[in-house]
Amino acid sequence: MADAPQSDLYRRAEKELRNVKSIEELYKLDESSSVTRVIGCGHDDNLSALLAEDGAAILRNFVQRSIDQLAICALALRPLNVLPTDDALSRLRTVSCKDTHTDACGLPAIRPQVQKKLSKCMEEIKSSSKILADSPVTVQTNFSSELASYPSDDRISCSQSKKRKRPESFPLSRLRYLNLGEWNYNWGDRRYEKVPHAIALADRFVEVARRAHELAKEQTGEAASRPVNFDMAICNLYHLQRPSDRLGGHRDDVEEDLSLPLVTISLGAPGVFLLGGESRQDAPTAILLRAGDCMVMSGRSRKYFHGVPTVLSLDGNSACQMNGNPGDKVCCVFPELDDGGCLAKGFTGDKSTIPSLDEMEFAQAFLTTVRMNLSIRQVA
Ligand SMILES: O=C(O)CCC(=O)C(=O)O
Ligand SMILES: [Fe+2]
Repeated sequence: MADAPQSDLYRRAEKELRNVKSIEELYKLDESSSVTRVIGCGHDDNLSALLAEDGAAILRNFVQRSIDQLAICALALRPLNVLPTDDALSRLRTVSCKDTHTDACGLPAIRPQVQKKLSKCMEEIKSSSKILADSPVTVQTNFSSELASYPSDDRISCSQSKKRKRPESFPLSRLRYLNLGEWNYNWGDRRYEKVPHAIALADRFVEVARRAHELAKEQTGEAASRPVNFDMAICNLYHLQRPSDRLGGHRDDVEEDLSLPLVTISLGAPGVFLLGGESRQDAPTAILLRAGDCMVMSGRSRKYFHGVPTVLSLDGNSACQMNGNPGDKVCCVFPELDDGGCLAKGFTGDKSTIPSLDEMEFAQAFLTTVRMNLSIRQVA
């Protein structure tokens, strides 16, 4: 079968997309490629409808408010305890407040020239922000699996190997994924492990995933069912500084019930989500996902190959978007926050479930340097 590699259409599209680094290049590819079909460049109605028949729904601008995007990012990062030092925070502030048209809190809108400065400042902060290796195991990250590959302390003293000395901390700039909720997904063994002292998946994430699933059902025609008990989210990070940050084609097929949906929320830089079929031989579709967009995979598409072959440079004037179409169905995730991040007067709920302005300011700068994706599911 001399032409076997040729018929791996997923791989061919993946290879082509790897070199695409901006939305303009994706537009060009859409017009010229005989390999890759693209959704997101303006003429995607037919393809979207076809995907919906397979149970896949694209919810454009689903998390439309930038403050909601910042708060989701902040809440996802919270278990890592990586708030920068006061020094770094004040440096961030001088960059983000300078020539920004500030409202009460100055958060959502960033001008392009400020965004560049902010990203630069954030890259420095990311390299110096430490995530301690021995912090309590409430969330698993790629560092947890990295640590597992180091020899135990005894073996270090035997071999005197300095090179293999267990690191005490890791910089935020190397964080690739974190697993939120009661389960750890072990990428190496492709299985879930129960996390002993886990913090349950934040209610906000459960609610946002349920709402996305409800809206997706309107597109896919999936029958009404009981609410899904979303119990885990894989949070993937793709740093713009490291073009090798991608996610190869895979299927999420080790959850207990594969009839339950996968809900994927994009934040920060835009990325290309490549959705294939049941086999790698099926022609995949490249879907441009921008900050606030959401993909829901259910029905047949739940078992489809998918991945992220490339992340694109930031478009527009912000890592957060407020550019929805009038017909978009959006979800207000933190209704108690106004657009500037201030808590509604008279709010009596639990404040600890809502990120502080400091956390959101950090998230805002962070999102100018990465694509962050939350892939929410029910494991068991
Ligand atoms: O980053 C993405 O958009 C996809 C994530 C994904 O497929 C996964 O976490 O299984
Ligand atoms: Fe996946």
